[in-house]
Amino acid sequence: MPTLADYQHVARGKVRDLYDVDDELLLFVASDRISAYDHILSSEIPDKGRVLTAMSVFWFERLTPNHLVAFDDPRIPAEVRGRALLVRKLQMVDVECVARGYLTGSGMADYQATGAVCGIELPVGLVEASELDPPIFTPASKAEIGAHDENVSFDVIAAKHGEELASKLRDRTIELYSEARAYALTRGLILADTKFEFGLDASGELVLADEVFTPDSSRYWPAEGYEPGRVQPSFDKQYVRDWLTSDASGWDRKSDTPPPPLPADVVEATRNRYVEAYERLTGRSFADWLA
Ligand SMILES: CCOC(=O)Cn1cc(-c2ncnc(N)c2C#N)cn1
Repeated sequence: MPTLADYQHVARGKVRDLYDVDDELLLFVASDRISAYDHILSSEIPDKGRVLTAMSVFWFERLTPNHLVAFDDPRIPAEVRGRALLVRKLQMVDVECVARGYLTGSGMADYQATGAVCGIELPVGLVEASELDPPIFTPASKAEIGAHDENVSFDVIAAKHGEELASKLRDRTIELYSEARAYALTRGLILADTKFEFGLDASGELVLADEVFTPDSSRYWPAEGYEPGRVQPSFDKQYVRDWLTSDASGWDRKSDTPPPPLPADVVEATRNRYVEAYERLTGRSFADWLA
């Protein structure tokens, strides 16, 4: 059984890492780190990496073609088993493929400033968390760690990647999101938006890569209590956000100081929310996921 040290560390994200396994394969590792307010917190959430990996696997089983090769495999080191995926190497398309079914975050900010998002004119009178039906494709160019991705128009993507590939990215992004949004609603969860990454395989086919419909790549809101006109609570991160912005933390979000460690009860409640999201979404018990 190999250890992580046997594999070259080729990419580092805020909360996940990528290792080179061989000519064909990469190891995609999800950590227990959590970020909030653009800071990677010093406190980890036990099992977060395993829950999010189990969620990606649930969706990869349903959405093909994708890059997943294996999740229970002797080439996966024991120390990351259950929170690591063996994936096939692709020629990644350098576009953050975002689908939005609700107006929030940078989409809402762009709408308030211009009445449009990524060049897509929206109806007047929309408010925070307004539903967008049909959902919209709002691509972004990936930013360096610490900066925000920059929303760009479809035409910018088409200019860079060609009309045909840009159209495929848009159509696949909207198709996958629409299917998952409808399914999530039947489980009492609003999938407000999501971010995909795609790659091309040797035959030039577009393949779904990265993580899929996790609470790190997507915004999940509880369906009950949904009400446009205010910022909706994040299904998984709200306890962390509320504590960090409460007097109890002693932290000033506007300062450049790093957030303080989370109290044990906030860590525990957050872990439980990740497990609850997984179990509600999949109908499976997290206790049955790879230990
Ligand atoms: C860890 C932080 O960075 C990323 O995961 C983004 N990224 C993905 C790749 C990639 N490259 C080739 N083939 C793939 N299947 C993938 C995937 N997924 C590279 N960076």
